[in-house]
Amino acid sequence: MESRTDNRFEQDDGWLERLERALISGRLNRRGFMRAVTAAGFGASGLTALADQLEAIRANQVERTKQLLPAYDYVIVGTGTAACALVGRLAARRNATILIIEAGDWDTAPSVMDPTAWFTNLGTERDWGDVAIPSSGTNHRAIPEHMGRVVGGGSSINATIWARPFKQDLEHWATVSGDRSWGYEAGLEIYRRMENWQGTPDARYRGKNGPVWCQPANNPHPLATTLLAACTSLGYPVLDDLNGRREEGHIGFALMNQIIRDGRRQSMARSYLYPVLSKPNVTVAVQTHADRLVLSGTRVTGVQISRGGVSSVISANSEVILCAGGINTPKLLMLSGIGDAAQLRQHGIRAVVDAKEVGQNFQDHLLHGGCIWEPKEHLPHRNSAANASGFLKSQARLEAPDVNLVQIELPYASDVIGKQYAPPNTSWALCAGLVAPKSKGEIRLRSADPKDRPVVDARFLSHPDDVKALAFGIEVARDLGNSPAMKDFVKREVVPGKKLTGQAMEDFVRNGATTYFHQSGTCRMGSDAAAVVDAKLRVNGIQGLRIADSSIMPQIASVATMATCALIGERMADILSPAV
Ligand SMILES: Cc1cc2nc3c(=O)[nH]c(=O)nc-3n(C[C@H](O)[C@H](O)[C@H](O)COP(=O)(O)OP(=O)(O)OC[C@H]3O[C@@H](n4cnc5c(N)ncnc54)[C@H](O)[C@@H]3O)c2cc1C
Repeated sequence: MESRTDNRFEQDDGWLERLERALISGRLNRRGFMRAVTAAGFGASGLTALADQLEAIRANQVERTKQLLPAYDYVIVGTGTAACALVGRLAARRNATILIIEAGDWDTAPSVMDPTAWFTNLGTERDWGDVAIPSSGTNHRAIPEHMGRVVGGGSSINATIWARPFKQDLEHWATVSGDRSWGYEAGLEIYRRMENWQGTPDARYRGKNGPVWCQPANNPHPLATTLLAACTSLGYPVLDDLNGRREEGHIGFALMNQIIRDGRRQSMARSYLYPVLSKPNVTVAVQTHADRLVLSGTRVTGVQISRGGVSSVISANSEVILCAGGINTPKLLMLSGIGDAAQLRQHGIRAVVDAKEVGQNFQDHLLHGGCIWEPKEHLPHRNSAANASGFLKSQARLEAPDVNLVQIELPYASDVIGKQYAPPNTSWALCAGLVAPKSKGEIRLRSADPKDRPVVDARFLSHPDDVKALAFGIEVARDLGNSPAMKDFVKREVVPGKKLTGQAMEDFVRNGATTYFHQSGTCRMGSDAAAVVDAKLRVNGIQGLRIADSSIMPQIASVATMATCALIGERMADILSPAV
């Protein structure tokens, strides 16, 4: 996708996105697009290339989706982070036909392309809108579990942070899968290939020629740079890059990497999928819901879909690949008879394979909302409102950090904390995050109806060590926020406002718990018989079915999960097409 060439686009209030949407949906043709651009007084250079690309995509996709074929070589469910990386590579196999099924719509809404507005997508049609059921760990609060429902999946509505997994994460995956291709050095090679890194070149860790644009937070908020000065003043390491060497288990703070280019989100859809959408072998069916898998014995032969109120079956000549994410992938398996037989029976579903771990091992990172300060003077947030961050170990003996501190240039508070302290809306937060949770939950079917959302039983903070790790993070956040280096940005500490200990701290942790929306682990990869997928991402006990998304993580990576899911998509492409 071409970048903006005219800085008036900075004030266009979604104008370009609206035109893009009209062009892609066929409501406007290329000539109309160019006429609108010229009439609005914008220079046509750059936009001509954009119009050509979008027109080629529109023409191809309109043609391919007029009537879907009865069969494709690969049927992929979901256009999320991992799927985009997979299809971006797989499409190079010109003789392989690929259908990608997406329940949501195209990604051209202004709130998708504008990274400063990412949170305005939550609760809209671009969000599945799940909520984890109340549990004692969060003082019986129900915690929202937002997830992208749009082309690009989470990468189209997320906070744009590009954080690569720790060496220890990937080494653990290599051990439990019995396959070194999941290990750190293999992962590094893939990241070097996929990145178009805009920061200081680093031949070992960073790539420059790949499809994924990532940059250190551009023109960061002075709060972010001052936080880094505060870290130095208290003796915490400040790193040049929050990826790279940090991945080898180091603690430290830095400006974050973001997938923002010229002020626009470069989602995984824009990075990987758009460049192949004008190819004749790639079809994207939006507003199409995968209801269940179609099986012949233990072989998956296709997918039953609902499209425009009509149900039909699309066959897969080669394989079906589920990329529907950490909640929807196990749901689809269970609806199709792949899951715990006793549980399925309760919903009248006959088990094809008694796969007891489908939906188990649910993990997500917790973000505490939060420690909050009122500033002397308000400055609007920049980029995705989160520009500086750091990783810490709550205990010195840990091999890799388990705590992540995130500065948020908004008064980020949980429901309870927000009510209790009512922070002024000019405030900023320094939030403690739990990135190596020990608590595990599960996803269960609510019914056998594909339209029903499943039960998300997250059981957050059910392990006492998770409470301790967050309490440690909160103490460090308060030390930093109240340090002399931050004084220009602090009129007063609003939340919690004083040192907390014992039960008061525990309640603060539990009442403040929200998530980062990194649902993972529900179809874990492993070499043991109980694992849901093997190292080649094949579903155990089933033929013709693989999974490539956040659900395959045996243990959630200890960082925000988009970059890890992109790695999973790339690995899937390597497995299917080693030479491409
Ligand atoms: C609000 C928010 C903020 C986040 N912030 C960050 C961040 O800043 N950095 C970061 O690294 N990570 C972030 N994440 C997490 C990250 O985006 C996800 O971990 C990642 O996108 C998951 O990738 P995935 O491939 O597993 O699936 P997803 O990206 O979730 O994609 C799954 C796709 O499948 C589609 N789908 C599901 N079920 C069906 C069905 N039955 N039929 C048809 N289509 C279906 C969905 O609509 C979706 O498009 C955030 C997530 C959210 C929701």
